[in-house]
Parts: sequence; C-alpha cells; structure tokens
Amino acid sequence: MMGVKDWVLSQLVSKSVVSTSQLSAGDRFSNNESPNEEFSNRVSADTSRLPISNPESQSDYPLEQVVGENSFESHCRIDEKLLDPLAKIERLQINFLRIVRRLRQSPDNLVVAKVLYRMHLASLIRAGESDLKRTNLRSDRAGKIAAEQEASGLPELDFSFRVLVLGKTGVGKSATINSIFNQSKAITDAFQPATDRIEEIGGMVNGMKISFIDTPGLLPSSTSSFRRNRTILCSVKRFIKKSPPDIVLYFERLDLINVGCGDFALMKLITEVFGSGIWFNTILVMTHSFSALPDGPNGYPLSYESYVTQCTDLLQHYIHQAVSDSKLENPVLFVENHPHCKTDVTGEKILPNGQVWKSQFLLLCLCAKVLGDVNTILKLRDSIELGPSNTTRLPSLPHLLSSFLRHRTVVGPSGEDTDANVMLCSDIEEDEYDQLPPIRILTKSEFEKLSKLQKKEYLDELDYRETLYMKKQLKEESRRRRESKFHKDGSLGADGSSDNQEPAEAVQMPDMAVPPSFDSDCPLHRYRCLLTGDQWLARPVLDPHGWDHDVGFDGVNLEIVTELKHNMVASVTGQLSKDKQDFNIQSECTAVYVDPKGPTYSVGLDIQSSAKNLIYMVRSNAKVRHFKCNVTECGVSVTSFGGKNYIGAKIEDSVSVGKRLKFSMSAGSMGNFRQAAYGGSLEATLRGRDYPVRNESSSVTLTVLSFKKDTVLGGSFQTDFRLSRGTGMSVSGNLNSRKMGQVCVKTSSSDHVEIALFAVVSICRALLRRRVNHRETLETG
Ligand SMILES: Nc1nc2c(ncn2[C@@H]2O[C@H](COP(=O)(O)OP(=O)(O)OP(=O)(O)O)[C@@H](O)[C@H]2O)c(=O)[nH]1
Ligand SMILES: [Mg+2]
Repeated sequence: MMGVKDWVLSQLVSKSVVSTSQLSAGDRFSNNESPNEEFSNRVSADTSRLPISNPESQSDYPLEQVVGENSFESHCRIDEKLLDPLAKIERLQINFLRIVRRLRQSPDNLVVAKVLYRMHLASLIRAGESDLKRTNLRSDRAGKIAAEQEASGLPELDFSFRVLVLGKTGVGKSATINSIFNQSKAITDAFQPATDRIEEIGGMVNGMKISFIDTPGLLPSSTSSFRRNRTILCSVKRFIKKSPPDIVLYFERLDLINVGCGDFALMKLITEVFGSGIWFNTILVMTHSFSALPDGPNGYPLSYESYVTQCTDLLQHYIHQAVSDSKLENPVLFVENHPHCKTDVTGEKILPNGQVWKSQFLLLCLCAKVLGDVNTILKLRDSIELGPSNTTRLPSLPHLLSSFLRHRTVVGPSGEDTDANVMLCSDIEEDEYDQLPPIRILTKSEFEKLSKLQKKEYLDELDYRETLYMKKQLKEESRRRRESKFHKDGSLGADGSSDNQEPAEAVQMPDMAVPPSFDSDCPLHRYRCLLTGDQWLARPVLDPHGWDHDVGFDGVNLEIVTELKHNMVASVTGQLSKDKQDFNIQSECTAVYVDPKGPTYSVGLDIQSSAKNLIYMVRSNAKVRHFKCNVTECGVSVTSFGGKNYIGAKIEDSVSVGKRLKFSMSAGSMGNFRQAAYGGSLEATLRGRDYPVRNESSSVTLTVLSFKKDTVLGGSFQTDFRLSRGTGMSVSGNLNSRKMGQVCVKTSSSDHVEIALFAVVSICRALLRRRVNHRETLETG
C-alpha cells in the first residue's frame, strides 16, 4: 500500500509509463456473468503498466484508472478532435499544470514531476522519429504556457472527471463529498444509513468539474446482509454502465479498520460483481484520520505512521486475496471530515502529520485522470492481467544454446572438481607450510600493544600462513582421496570387500536466518542441519517473500553424491519449492563413469520449471585428456519443452599453458528440422597464484550466436581479485554487436568500512545531479 508520492514513484521505478488495458480484461477472472460489461466500452489507464524495455513484463501492477465515455475525448471540443495526439497531450499537459498551480503545488512537487515525466515518456513511445524533437520541445513549453494562461485566465479551463464512491455505511462517503465541495450537498447521518439511492453530485473545485457518484453504504458483511449488498452493487453496476467513472474510491474508517475481517467478504463481493479490474482503478480512502490511536504491544499508543501502515497493509492484503494477486498496489488517501478538524494558517484541514488532505486528494485524482487520458489519447495498451499468471514464457533457442554451450564442471568419482584437483596435484613443490618457522599467536591485549605497522605485518603473516595452510589441507584431502580409492581398488581386488572405515563425524551446518515473525513456539533447532559423511545434504530454503510469510520455508534444497559402482558416481542437485500458487523445480542429475584408460563419460537429466511448463534436457558428454595440458569434450543433448524437441551438439577444447593460464574454445548448434541456432566461444582464463584456495581469476570471452540469419557477436570480461587482506573486488562487463552491455563492479570489505561511505556519497551526488537537471528542465519549460 502506498502513499501518493510512493505510488507515483513506484510507477517510475517499475520502468513503466502509462498504459492502457480494457477493464473488460477482468473477464479473464472468475466472473461468469459478463463481468465487466459496465467497463467494456471504456479504456482504462494504468499509470505504470506499459513496460518500456520488456513488453511482456508482468511484474508491475500499480494503479489502473478507468477512463469513461465522459473522459478526455468527450470533453474535447470538435476542433480538438482534429488535433493530432501529440497536440492533445500538450493541451492536457497545460491543463494539468494549470490545475497544479491552482492547488498551490509547485511543478517541483515529486508527484507532479513524475506525472509530467510519464506523459513525456508515453509521448516518446508513440511519437514517430520525425516527431521526437517536437515532443521534447512541447513538454518544455507546457509549463510556460500554463503560467501565461493562468495569469490571463484564458482560455477557460476545461477539465472534468467522475468519481465513484464505494464503501460500508457510515464510513464518511457523503461527508467527504461535502468536504471536497465545502458545502453540504449530500445528506449525512451519524446514527443511521443516510444515502438511500445512487446519486450524482457535481460541482466545481479549483476550476475542475468534479462529479461524484454517491452510493448507498454497504452493510457489514454477514449472511443476512449479503443479498442487500449484492443488490446495491448490481444497481451501481447498472448506473455506471452507460457512463463509467474515471476513478473509483473505496472508503474505510481508519479508527475501525481492525474490527473483524468482514472487509474481505465485501471486497470479494465487489470483485465478483465488477470483476478484478475494478481494483486497478481504485484509490483507498481512510476517513476519521484524527481518531485516537490504539495502544501498541508496549502499552503506549502507536505512532500515527505505524498505525496507518498497519491499517493500509491489512486492507491491501484483503484486496490481494480478493483478486488472487499480491502485486497490486493501490494508492491511499487520508481524510478528516470532522468540522472541528485542525487547520493550517490558510484554514485548510490538515492531517495529524500536518499535510493538507484536500489538496492531496484532488492532486491524486487529477494525476490518475490525466494519466488515464494520456492512455486514451495515445492508445496505449498492455497485456497485463491480474491473478496468477497464465502466460508461458518459454526460452528462445539461442538462449537454450548458450546455456548448453556453458562449460560444466565434472564432479569426479570422489566428489571433487577435476580441474581444481588436477591443478593441486600438479603442484609438486614441497609443502611450504611445513617449512615455515613457528609463530606465536598473540593475545588480544598483546596485539593491541603493537604499532600500526607491526599490526599490519602480523596480520599479513597470518593471512599468508592461512593461505598456505588451506593449500596444504586441500592437497592432503586430494591425496587422501586418491589413496583411499587406490586402497579400495586393492582391497576389492583381494577379498572383494572394502575396508571398514570410521564413519565421518557429523558437522553442524551454520544456522539459517529465520523470518522475524517466526513462531516462538516452534523451536529453531527443528531447522538445524547436520552434515554427515554420507554425501547427502538436504536443507530447507528460506523465501521471505514466499506465500507463507510466517514460516517462510517453502522449498527444499537437496544435494546427493554417491558412488554407484566402481569408477561410477551419481550426483543429484536440485531445489524444489511449492506454495499455493506455484511449483518450481530446478534439478540436475548426472552419472559419471571414469574409464581407467582415460576418458570420462557422463549422462544427465536436467529439469527446470518455466511458468507452468517443465523443460527437460537429457545430455551426454565424453571427455578425453590428451597429455596433461589438453582436454577435449564433446556433448549431445535433447531438450524438450512446449511440445517441441531440440537436438543439440557441441565440442569443447581447452589447453592449459603452465598452471595458471587456460584457453578454451567451444562450438555447437541446437535446433530441430526447421530451425537451428549456431554458436561458439573463445575464452582465456588466468588464475590467481593461490587458486583454488583463493578464488582469484581473470577471464576474457568472445562469443558468437547465430539464429535465423541474425548474428550477434559479444565480448565479456570478468575479474575477481583481492585488493588487500579482507577486501575483495569483482569487475565484470559485457558488450555485444547490438550495442547492449553492462558493467558491474562489486567490492566487499571487512576492513574498510569507509568504502560504504563512497557508495553513499556517490548515490547522493547522483540523486542531487538528477534533481538539478530536472529543475533546469522545468525552469526552461
Ligand atoms: N470524526 C469524523 N466523523 C466523520 C468523518 N467522516 C464522516 N464522519 C461522520 O460520520 C457520520 C456518517 O457519515 P456519512 O458521510 O453519512 O457516511 P456514509 O458513508 O455516506 O454513509 P451512508 O450514506 O449510510 O453510506 C456522519 O455523522 C459524519 O459526520 C471523519 O473523517 N471524522
Ligand atoms: Mg452517504
């Protein structure tokens, strides 16, 4: 749930501009009786949901606004109908800025600036190449023209919108309408339902023609009230059929919000009658904002902000349940209608946080209406729908090929990474660690007494020794594995039975972070894991954003490595998660056979879920080591998804120069009888001196992918290194022939906290610069 600022901000963060979707899209949802017939001939506007970069994006569901027949176009005079869309947008922009001035909001106001920005983006999307320059000029000029027109009062402002109000009886719907018009236009009653029929109440506020459709209040949900509520809603539906509203307001009392959970049943009924789409256009309005705040768990009254957040979250939660979608975010407005409500120096009613609520109310309605009109004018549409996603986004063939071409590390029979193992074994130097002179570990107080330079030298020495010690450990581990294998071979050969080894000691895995709302009655140790020597590892997966927020564990992660037969090992790794909506699986099963004569063969099955589909890949690989420095691999695969099968083949070769430099190349193709994608890569990798103990390496890769006569060349680099003890850095970047690319710099430090300050300073500078730029843009306008 969001405040006005957050709402518009989130619209921008979600990379969307303004988008349109028919509210009749609601008939995709559980509504049999032609759910949105009222809305069927209107175009609705979502203030955010037009994805710029990814038209298929389904991740954002902000406010959607209904634009009715009385919307922009019907207000336009005949000559306006002749204007081209960009001219209409300019006119709308000018009107918007004129009203903003009347509401005494500066164009610098965040909400206003964002709406202008979104209008500009939307125009850019629709503008043809030749119109691009014009679009920029127009958005700059609008502010100036608005100021001139306001000064002269000409032409007369022509702006209107219609608002539908819904909510339980006595929540203050009619009182709010009266407050907005500053007159007693609707009947209110403190003791009994006051509005007994649907009534349209119109008036002028700040030069805008506003018309409210006041409706009889719904009764608190119960079996006896269900029928009456349904009748009211159906009659509202009939009323707005011919002339749908621009905005819907759902009212609730801030002071009574936590009493019972009847709201959910009401929201469900509203969804049933109007369709889920109605919530796209709904602003939540909380009346009685000056009521006494309830006590918090510590016995003191809650702060206004935290109480408001709690209430709005609850309401938003009910809406999510009603529409079966947790991504929708409705804007929220706070209202206080009491005649003795506190006022500011200008006599405007204010909220406990000092905000003038009426101007916020009008501003948000204005923004929603304007963005809706932009959608109508530019005919922006989107394909976003509420509820669980039904669309299947299947991976493309080039995408499948590039993941097939990626090198897979082969896990050998003793569970180790063969590449790293080879590197360790080739390290024939004597163990340097054993030759080191003994060192005395200092106590904390002794360490404190050292000078700065001595401290540094001492820590560097420890670090050096730690590296050597880890190297030695890894080598010993690898030697032990080889010996036990050799031993096993020998003993099997002699008496057919392997030696009885002491079972490895169980090691406790580090504790997992548990959600803050974790039930204190459930002991934490339930989720503790022991790592035993039996090569099984199963861990629950914590997903704090999962369906079950209280427990947060929706999945399980499994890793198994087991020796099936002599020289044959099988491994399964995977993660499974299941909640009420989704089932996800990512798994890799591989069986590896190491031929004593040299080659290694592997077969495997990968299963991966993609939306509601599963992608299967059966693969097989053969690997031969020629001499010590050259490894050749070839692989085939069959991938099956969406009822189609693709066959893939690849060849890989890698040559090591010395211990640290490695060149690899791969080439392959994937496709079926009708189409195929081809690709390949060349890679050079330089490993750090202490690999694999310290994961330092640099690599440069060139790739080429060709599909349907379209070839994309790409280059990338990745380097991971240690700047100093305790400070690591990773820099990566890529660029392709379509001029798309990215650079990523990551650093982590346990020593230099000041690095975080750099980040804070750079972010602040970037924000300030944007603000200055924006102000300049508006000033020139
Ligand atoms: N203190 C306070 N009282 C309010 C507020 N809003 C409404 N009221 C009072 O609540 C009572 C009911 O308000 P109405 O506007 O009639 O409520 P309604 O939602 O229109 O009710 P129906 O017409 O029955 O659907 C009136 O006495 C209002 O004065 C508010 O924000 N603060
Ligand atoms: Mg009323």
